[in-house]
Amino acid sequence: MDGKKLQARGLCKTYGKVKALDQVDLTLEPGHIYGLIGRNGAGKTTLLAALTAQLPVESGTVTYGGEPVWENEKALADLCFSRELSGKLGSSVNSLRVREYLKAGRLFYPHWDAAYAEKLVAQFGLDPKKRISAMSKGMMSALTIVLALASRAPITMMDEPVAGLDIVAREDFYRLLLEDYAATGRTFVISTHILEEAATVFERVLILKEGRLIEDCDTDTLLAQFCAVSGRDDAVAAACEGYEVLHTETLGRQTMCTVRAPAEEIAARGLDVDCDVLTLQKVFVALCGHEREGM
Ligand SMILES: Nc1ncnc2c1ncn2[C@@H]1O[C@H](COP(=O)(O)OP(=O)(O)OP(=O)(O)O)[C@@H](O)[C@H]1O
Repeated sequence: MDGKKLQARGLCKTYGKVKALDQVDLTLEPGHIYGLIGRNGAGKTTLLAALTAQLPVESGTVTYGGEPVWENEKALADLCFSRELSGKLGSSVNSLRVREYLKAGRLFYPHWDAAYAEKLVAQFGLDPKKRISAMSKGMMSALTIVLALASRAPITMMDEPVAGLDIVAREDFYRLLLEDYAATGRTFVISTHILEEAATVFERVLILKEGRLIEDCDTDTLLAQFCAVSGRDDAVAAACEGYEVLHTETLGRQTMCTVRAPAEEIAARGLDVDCDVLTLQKVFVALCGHEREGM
């Protein structure tokens, strides 16, 4: 799919004293699957809403193919933001039935694929007559996935699509996503807290921390920048010298450091330490879960 870029420049959004978005610059290139990760309250939902013109921001711009997206019907026709459903009282969509929710999708998204929506509803075992308020968390997640995939929008954003899904349903979702992606080359942005199986699906990772975009990187390139170094404390200190140490754990004279350095560079120092590459989950915890430390 020949697509257009979605670009954000200098996005800022505050709620009272909270900076939900702080000078976010971002370019979504067509034909990629992006993972959006960040701790609770980091600004993920706010960013997805701002990128799809569903939320006004104080400053900054979002453009699609060079045109501002705000109140731009043509641009918005290509952008889907499938929000999380909570079942909370007072939410206007909760009284809708599955088929009514998807009918709204058909009205809203001009690329809507009704046959695909029907197929997905059956695949996820959803009852078209069931009200959202009576659905389990997993069923709600499945419905947001159906909306997102069937929208066929060239840029499709999903907020926590796997939150309520068990491992089998999560694997089904990622398989469906990759099938659709292989067939269409659409761009997806997927926010999630569950990183294990997602890491192999995301081609690029966006990490938000307290409203700032701290990483925007090809997944493999990001992972290659970090390693865990363990061994005797003096050897570990020498191996890590000059690199940014993100976290240290010490037990007696044994130390384990998470360090921003390629494993082969540490290994090339020839010291008596073990050096292991990190999973995306470990990199995320190192960047967002601990206070930075100097060494
Ligand atoms: N309507 C609102 N009114 C006041 N504060 C808000 C509102 N929406 C978001 N916030 C605040 O903005 C910050 C970012 O919220 P956001 O929902 O974007 O984070 P998130 O990364 O999606 O979090 P989570 O992973 O917990 O869903 C949080 O501090 C949140 O409390």
